[in-house]
Amino acid sequence: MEPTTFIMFGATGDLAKRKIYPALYNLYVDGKLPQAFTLFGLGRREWTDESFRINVEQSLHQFSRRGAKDAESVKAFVRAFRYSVLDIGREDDYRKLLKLVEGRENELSIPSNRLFYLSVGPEYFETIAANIQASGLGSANGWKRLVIEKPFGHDLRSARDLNRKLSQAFAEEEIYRIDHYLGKPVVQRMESLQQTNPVMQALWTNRYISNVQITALESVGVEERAGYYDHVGAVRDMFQNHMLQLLMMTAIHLPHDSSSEKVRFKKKKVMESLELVQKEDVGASVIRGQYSEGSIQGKPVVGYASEPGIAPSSMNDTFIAARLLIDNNDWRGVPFYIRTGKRMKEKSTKIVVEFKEPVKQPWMKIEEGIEPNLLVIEIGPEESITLQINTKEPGPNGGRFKPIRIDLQAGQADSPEAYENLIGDALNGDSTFFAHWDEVELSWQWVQPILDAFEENLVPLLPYEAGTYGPAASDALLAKDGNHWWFDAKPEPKSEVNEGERYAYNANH
Ligand SMILES: NC(=O)C1=CN([C@@H]2O[C@H](COP(=O)(O)OP(=O)(O)OC[C@H]3O[C@@H](n4cnc5c(N)ncnc54)[C@H](OP(=O)(O)O)[C@@H]3O)[C@@H](O)[C@H]2O)C=CC1
Ligand SMILES: O=C1O[C@H](COP(=O)(O)O)[C@@H](O)[C@H](O)[C@H]1O
Repeated sequence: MEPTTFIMFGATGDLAKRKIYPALYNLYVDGKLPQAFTLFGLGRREWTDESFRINVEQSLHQFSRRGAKDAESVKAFVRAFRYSVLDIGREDDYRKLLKLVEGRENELSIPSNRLFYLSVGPEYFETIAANIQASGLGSANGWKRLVIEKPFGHDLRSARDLNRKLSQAFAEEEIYRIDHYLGKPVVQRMESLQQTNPVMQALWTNRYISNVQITALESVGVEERAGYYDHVGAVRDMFQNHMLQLLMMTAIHLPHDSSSEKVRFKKKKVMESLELVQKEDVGASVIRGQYSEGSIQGKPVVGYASEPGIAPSSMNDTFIAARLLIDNNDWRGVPFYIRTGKRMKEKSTKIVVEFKEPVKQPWMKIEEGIEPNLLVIEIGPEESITLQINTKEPGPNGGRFKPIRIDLQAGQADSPEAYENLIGDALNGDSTFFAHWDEVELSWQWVQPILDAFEENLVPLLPYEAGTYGPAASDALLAKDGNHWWFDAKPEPKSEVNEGERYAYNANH
């Protein structure tokens, strides 16, 4: 791996401590960091190299999945860490930093390959990019990369504006826009699931698929992020980025030799085929909700409007469900249902691909226990890919039908975390699992009428009790098509014999 200088804005912040240092440490332990690697941490706090290293060590003890048990490897790892006080708005600080960086590169006799990681609020992205360029930090005799955290814009206009400003300092191929859902191990495995299995490729069309359900439920509420969350809501926080990325990853058809360019090109094509919804029609295919008081795992919790830092009159959405259609030959007629929300019954992120019902034979009755085939991609907190198929129990006269689930990826324990995958990819210059500007722009374009409709209150804000699966309207959205959300832990109305069985089955998944 090429020698790299990692320049970390926001080195004293929460994300760095919880995600970035543990990810770098795990890469180090796995031998996936460059031999010549230096990290310059930046912030306004008057830390020294020593106090910075102590903070990093603490974060490893607290947050590394490996637990940082091996004191020697931790010491060796943090030796690569330096700290420099820098105020984002002060050009002079960048020039000082340049001297330090050049000094280190000369000491190690390495090219100036510089990775700038922006783990700071989005209001700083433009200023940092401009100052990197103005100070000469970006004019290197090696490569330069900009890794940038979400959110990328607040709406279509601000995202375009931000992109225009960033592109004055960095070319598109130098910008790595993080969407941590793309770093999740199961999401990354979706690519190979399709590529290496002709069976999957063959089935991946509207001929066999009835509908696709993409769900990201969280049991937590707004937590300590009221100031941020109340301005973005579920639509900007999760839907515009993570959920639409999952939709793209599900809907693409990948060639065998898929390069980063091809994957991103295919994703762009999916977004271009997504049927746009007019502002006035949003209410027909989008449900918005806000949690009211309720209980999560037996503990009472307050409603959103009573959370600390939230105005009692807040009209912010904490839940969104939507029905989307992709107008291309592969997916025409297949609804993609997406939902995400806070203070839901459980934490669960999954994609369920429901296949069309088998051709009914006169001797088959649905009461006999035949269920649709389902491909279930569990992204978190558990990770699995399973295929539900129907089997017949042995017994007199042929027994009963029963769905079973086949594990398609046994033996994938101890997966790396999303940030390990993504930072490793950025160090390697692999942008496959980062959001290209085209995808980001098209996502904002699709979401903009929803933002406008919410802003103008054209869509009702439905209360839902904390600890449930959201407003009943979210179930009705699917029921209109004769569908239902799979695996919500509640009984489905079925024949008496199967009802108990289905409930037990659902509750287990
Ligand atoms: N925390 C999380 O779980 C997640 C965060 N993100 C994104 O990551 C980014 C960082 O978030 P997070 O770590 O939580 O934020 P924090 O508020 O914890 O940290 C902000 C960082 O920015 C630095 N900073 C702020 N102002 C300046 C300035 N004028 N000059 C220099 N440094 C400055 C702070 O350093 P100092 O105080 O020393 O100046 C601090 O290191 C945001 O874009 C956020 O949206 C994305 C996903 C999850
Ligand atoms: O980006 C975000 O994601 C988290 C959920 O991530 P997950 O990996 O735990 O599924 C969400 O809580 C947060 O509000 C949002 O900003």
